[in-house]
Amino acid sequence: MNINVVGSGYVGTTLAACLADLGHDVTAIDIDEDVVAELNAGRAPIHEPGLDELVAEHAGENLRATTSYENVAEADATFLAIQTPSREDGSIDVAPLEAAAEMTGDALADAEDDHLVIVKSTITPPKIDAVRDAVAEGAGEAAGRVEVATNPEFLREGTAVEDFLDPQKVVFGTDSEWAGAVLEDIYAPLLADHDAHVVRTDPETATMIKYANNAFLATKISLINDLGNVCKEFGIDAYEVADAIGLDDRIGERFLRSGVGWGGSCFPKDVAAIIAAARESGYDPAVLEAAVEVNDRQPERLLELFDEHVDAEGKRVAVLGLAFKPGTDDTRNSRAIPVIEGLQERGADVVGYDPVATENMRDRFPGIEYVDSAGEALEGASGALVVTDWDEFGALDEEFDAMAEPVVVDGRRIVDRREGITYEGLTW
Ligand SMILES: NC(=O)C1=CN([C@@H]2O[C@H](COP(=O)(O)OP(=O)(O)OC[C@H]3O[C@@H](n4cnc5c(N)ncnc54)[C@H](O)[C@@H]3O)[C@@H](O)[C@H]2O)C=CC1
Ligand SMILES: O=C(O)[C@H]1O[C@H](OP(=O)(O)OP(=O)(O)OC[C@H]2O[C@@H](n3ccc(=O)[nH]c3=O)[C@H](O)[C@@H]2O)[C@H](O)[C@@H](O)[C@@H]1O
Repeated sequence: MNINVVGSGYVGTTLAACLADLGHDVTAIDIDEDVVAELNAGRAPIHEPGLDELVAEHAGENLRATTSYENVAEADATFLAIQTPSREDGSIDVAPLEAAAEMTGDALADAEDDHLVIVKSTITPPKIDAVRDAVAEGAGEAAGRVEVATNPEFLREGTAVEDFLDPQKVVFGTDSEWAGAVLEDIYAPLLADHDAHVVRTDPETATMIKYANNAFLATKISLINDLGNVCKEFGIDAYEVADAIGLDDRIGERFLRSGVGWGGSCFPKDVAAIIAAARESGYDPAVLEAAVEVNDRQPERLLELFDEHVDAEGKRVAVLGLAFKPGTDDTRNSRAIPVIEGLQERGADVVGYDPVATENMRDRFPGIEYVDSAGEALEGASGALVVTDWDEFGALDEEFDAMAEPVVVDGRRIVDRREGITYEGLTW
């Protein structure tokens, strides 16, 4: 099939490259000329394992990128994979998505053939009408049938390609059998090879499934963090407890890693958005509010543990890990941000290290020192705070010997307790 993917960020680029890999003819549209140039040069504009290879394989063949909406109508369907950032009150800002929907609608004004516009972005159910209206504004009079569907995405950053190509479920939110059939056709090559559950529902329920999924996972982590904090008070290892409760398949062993909390572009944004949407409709989702509160507290707890061992004022302090999780260069809502802020408030000279996320964090904190290895960060440091569970931190050994004050406060249980360092785990 001939498919457009509008927006070439984390989701859009993965989607475009994977659809090309499934044999579709894909046009990636982005307003950012640099992003388009990168894609056309055969490189992924973002860091994601396996993505560069896919883009390199298909660019110039069945994957091309452009800043123009001119040929949108030539395709059978257009995915919208545009950012839906948080506004101050936690609700999502759909203006960028509406703008892209409007441009897509305009480009479909004279469409002779049927065309499905598929919202990949995460939007709260009440906002879908805004996208429908934006598309209809331009395409309302089109000769062909133009409809809006939702198809939320469950991929994780760091394993985006793998998750997209081997999903546990795909969710089709459509208003008609025709729209459902278009989505079936798009996913047919993937579903032929993988045993994924297919959930067919209406557009609003589909996006609610997405929010419920993220809210549940984020709350699961906050609950284990809450319990982990209790464990720490009692001198009990929360990981031993989590391993045991995870054996009960009603609980499940995954997403029970307690520590400095959830960050990233999605859990914080999506939990805030569904809380804001619920409140707007008159309901206060108390458990979700508590999940956010616990999450906000974890970095401060990490810093308080650090305070018990080191007076940071005027000292060089290492922050190991800047990305919100390993395998990505994404620092959006990384727990490293409140940790660095807390250290700065304490008057520390912060030195940060991350294998891939340094440049992104430099935009946020241009004034701190960044180094090229964990060893360099530890050299002469009065303490280290571990914020991201990059495997390489687990392999650190004699690097700790070069610290001025060998105190390690671990927010991710990645460093082993060892002779010669004072080690504190956040919940163990
Ligand atoms: N990042 C993730 O892991 C996941 C994100 N999502 C959702 O997917 C959506 C997209 O997220 P990301 O890919 O992370 O965003 P992103 O910010 O990485 O990418 C958005 C892209 O859209 C482009 N864009 C903005 N306006 C445009 C327009 N009018 N026309 C063409 N291109 C335009 C931007 O230049 C940018 O390249 C969000 O709603 C997010 O919540 C869903 C699942 C996973
Ligand atoms: O909507 C989204 O964008 C995506 O959000 C999450 O994916 P992602 O944010 O990429 O990463 P996760 O692996 O879920 O981790 C999120 C945060 O939770 C933290 N986490 C995760 C698991 C755990 O046990 N403990 C824990 O603290 C991670 O360190 C990270 O900061 C979901 O897992 C995806 O299914 C979803 O598509």
